[in-house]
Amino acid sequence: MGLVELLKSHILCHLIIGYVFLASGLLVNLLQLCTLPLWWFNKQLARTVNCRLGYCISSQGVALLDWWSGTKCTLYTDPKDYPMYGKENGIVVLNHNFEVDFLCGWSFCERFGVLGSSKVLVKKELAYMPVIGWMWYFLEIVFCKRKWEEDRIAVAQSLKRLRDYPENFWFLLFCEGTRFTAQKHQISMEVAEKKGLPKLKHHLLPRTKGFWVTVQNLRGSVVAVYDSVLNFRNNETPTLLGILSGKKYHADLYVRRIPLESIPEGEAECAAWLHKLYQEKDNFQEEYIQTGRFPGPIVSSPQRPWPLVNWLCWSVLVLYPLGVFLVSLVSTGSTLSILVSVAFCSAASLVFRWMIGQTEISRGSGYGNKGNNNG
Ligand SMILES: CC/C=C\C/C=C\C/C=C\C/C=C\C/C=C\C/C=C\CCC(=O)SCCNC(=O)CCNC(=O)[C@H](O)C(C)(C)COP(=O)(O)OP(=O)(O)OC[C@H]1O[C@@H](n2cnc3c(N)ncnc32)[C@H](O)[C@@H]1OP(=O)(O)O
Ligand SMILES: CCCCCCCC/C=C\CCCCCCCC(=O)OC[C@@H](O)COP(=O)(O)O
Repeated sequence: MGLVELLKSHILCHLIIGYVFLASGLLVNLLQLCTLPLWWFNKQLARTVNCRLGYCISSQGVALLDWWSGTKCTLYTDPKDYPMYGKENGIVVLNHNFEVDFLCGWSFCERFGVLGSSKVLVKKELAYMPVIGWMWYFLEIVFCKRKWEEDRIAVAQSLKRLRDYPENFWFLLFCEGTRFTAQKHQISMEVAEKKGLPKLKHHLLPRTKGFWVTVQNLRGSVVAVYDSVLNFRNNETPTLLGILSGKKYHADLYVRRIPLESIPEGEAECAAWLHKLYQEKDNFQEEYIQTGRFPGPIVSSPQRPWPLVNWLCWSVLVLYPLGVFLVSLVSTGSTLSILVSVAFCSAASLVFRWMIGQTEISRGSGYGNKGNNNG
């Protein structure tokens, strides 16, 4: 292990990264809170400002993935569709097998200039997470309880609000509703069998209602569905802790652009269309596993320097006062103030570790584990 690798895996580096993320993130949350009065005077301006502020947070995740760990993300897609990416609104339908799929998603959003405005149908539990969950509130992210009776009106209303969004956005949908585990897969395939649907090997059976309600409510404002399949080379299953420790991975993403007008409007027809899509996604995964690549050509989607620039700026901004504080604490601080500071830092590290824990599949919810919808 070289010196740089050793340094990247050192806990002190992780604590500094965690501190920069939490301190800058809470500052951004505070700035977002300050934009509240603007919503009454100029809603579109408030939304644009919040996209820029959100970018300050999510691009730190991209900096961590692309620049710190050096993970590579390769895009397989039709070159004819490439110019449209980032220039129109799209619904992204992605498999949900990996703990860092959201980071890879963010990395692609960043490359196409839609990171600040990206949207997702996300479980309500994540709304309470400091920094990210609070940022999402101001970005009008759509939250769901994964209980259709309670979600159907709230989700539709949140989606309708996005129709006049001033920035191009991608709306991410993990139609499987939860991360893939062997147990959840087995149960969902029992459901598939009962419903007379073909079995899937690499995906859980998709939940169709969220997709249908999204297509229904965003029709006219969203132009296409981006059917996306993510996988990692060498059978790797990356973790956020691995990335934080500077481990380099290689992600491959296959994207197919499907015009929205080709998706049926009726609920049953739309559900059948989604089930067929997942059978095709399953075939793409199988092809990747057999051959190590997705169909179609690789298209270069270069990284931009902005996540790194943003990260460095925030680091200087929040590390400088910390340094000044620590020097004065060591030189003039009482034992009590030193103890209070140590306790505060320990609490902040625990919060950061808890946030990382939210990405771990082994700590995931029980949703989809029982052939019913219990979380
Ligand atoms: C060019 C580059 C292109 C792309 C780049 C890629 C990506 C970048 C894009 C954007 C990035 C943006 C942000 C990323 C950042 C962070 C995101 C991180 C993670 C958060 C994600 C989540 O939180 S996932 C969880 C929440 N989301 C969902 O659940 C969505 C899917 N779910 C639904 O749609 C559901 O229908 C629902 C949530 C709306 C309602 O839930 P409910 O449970 O009530 O569902 P249903 O009513 O559908 O369930 C009952 C039906 O399901 C059948 N059933 C029962 N048991 C099972 C089972 N085990 N498996 C499958 N099906 C089951 C049951 O029989 C019912 O069937 P019906 O026929 O009656 O429908
Ligand atoms: C420079 C520092 C950069 C720090 C980088 C960001 C680190 C932030 C730490 C944590 C981010 C947490 C983001 C949570 C979003 C992902 C969570 C997730 O993937 O949810 C799973 C959900 O779909 C389904 O849940 P279940 O499988 O049912 O359970």
